[in-house]
Amino acid sequence: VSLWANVPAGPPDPILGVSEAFKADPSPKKINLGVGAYRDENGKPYVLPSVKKAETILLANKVNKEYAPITGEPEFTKLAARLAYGEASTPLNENRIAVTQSISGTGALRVGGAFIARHYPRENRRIIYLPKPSWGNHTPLFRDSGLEVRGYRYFDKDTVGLDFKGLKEDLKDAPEGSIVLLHACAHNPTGIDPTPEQWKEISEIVKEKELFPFFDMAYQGFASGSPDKDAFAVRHFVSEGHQIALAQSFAKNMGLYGERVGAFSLVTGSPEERAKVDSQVKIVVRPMYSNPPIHGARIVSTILSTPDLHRQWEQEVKGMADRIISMREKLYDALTKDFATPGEWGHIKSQIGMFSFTGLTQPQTKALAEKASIYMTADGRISMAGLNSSNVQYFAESVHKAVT
Ligand SMILES: Cc1ncc(COP(=O)(O)O)c(CN[C@@](C)(CC(=O)O)C(=O)O)c1O
Repeated sequence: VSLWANVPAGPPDPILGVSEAFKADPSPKKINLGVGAYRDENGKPYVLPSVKKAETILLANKVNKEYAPITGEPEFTKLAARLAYGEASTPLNENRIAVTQSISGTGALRVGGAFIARHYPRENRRIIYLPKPSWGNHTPLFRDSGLEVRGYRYFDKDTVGLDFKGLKEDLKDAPEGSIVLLHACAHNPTGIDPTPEQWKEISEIVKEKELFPFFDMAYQGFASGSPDKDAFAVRHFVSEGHQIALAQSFAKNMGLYGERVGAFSLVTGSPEERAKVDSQVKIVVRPMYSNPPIHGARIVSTILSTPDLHRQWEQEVKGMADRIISMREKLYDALTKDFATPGEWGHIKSQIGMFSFTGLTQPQTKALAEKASIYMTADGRISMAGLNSSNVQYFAESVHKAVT
């Protein structure tokens, strides 16, 4: 009998599996609202012009194909950290932040999880609290990293808003020293972010309970259109003295999905400590994938180090955010004005970033796929980027039918 005869068939990925079902559907009216990948007004993938310009510069410079260092292209890690922490960041200017390039945001989270599982000082506190709900991949990713995964209340289905009371209670009840994963902006899947005032309260609780804040910032610039505004929570926590961990992704805000560009960083106590942490991050990475892909990192470095390109990119990422925001308004109007669809739909406008948590039930999402060829994740999350002026009416009409 074959070696692998007993390998069981696993379930399709809750997010990426939706795209497979979409691709298999022959209907000309099909709409993919599954994976959070930006689409332009014509429903096409969008390669940012600033990215194309950076690539022509790289080609002209005849860059080679040598290995990158284990922690990646040094210029990239410096510029990625500056984008996240800001020019004025004290630990950054004191050379206390250990940064490694990663295989996009997923790789940053995974290297972070592995490092924490190996070096986090409180042995019995290698517990990570994820918001309920969180990005589907967080749970298997941190479990496979060797951490115990728990949850803190985050979404209130009655108000379709933040369960701030529950969040504070759960963080206060967490064992001292636990790790808490925080979505820096554009929470996935709910699209609901704490307000600046609420972030300040969360920071106080994290300090009081000596929790370890691990930020996942996969959408910097893509949420509000301003990279600085979207980094508020990260920068506030650092200014309050928290030694955060941070996972960054350039998949969405620079459209570099398949180039797999990201960074993982830790705020340490001194340049000497940073050097030691750096050496241990290398020991985690080397046997995992040795060193990261170079092309995407060089695109990001070229953009962030060339003032004109940096400005152009900021306009382009604002353009993507603005199109998403305008689609929220169009969808809200279609549901409420054109179809007077029963239910409260204000959250479609008040939510931020790539996703909208529609409140559609699993049977309703199933019916939309089967009857209307409209694909979204089973929890009712839709990627707003999949909507545009030519399909938003059809989507609203189909939702109206599904809920009445
Ligand atoms: C909160 C969050 N963190 C990290 C990542 C990882 O992205 P990266 O590895 O491509 O940089 C995603 C991507 N989530 C997407 C957009 C895609 C996915 O599921 O992989 C999503 O549809 O939720 C994310 O939403």
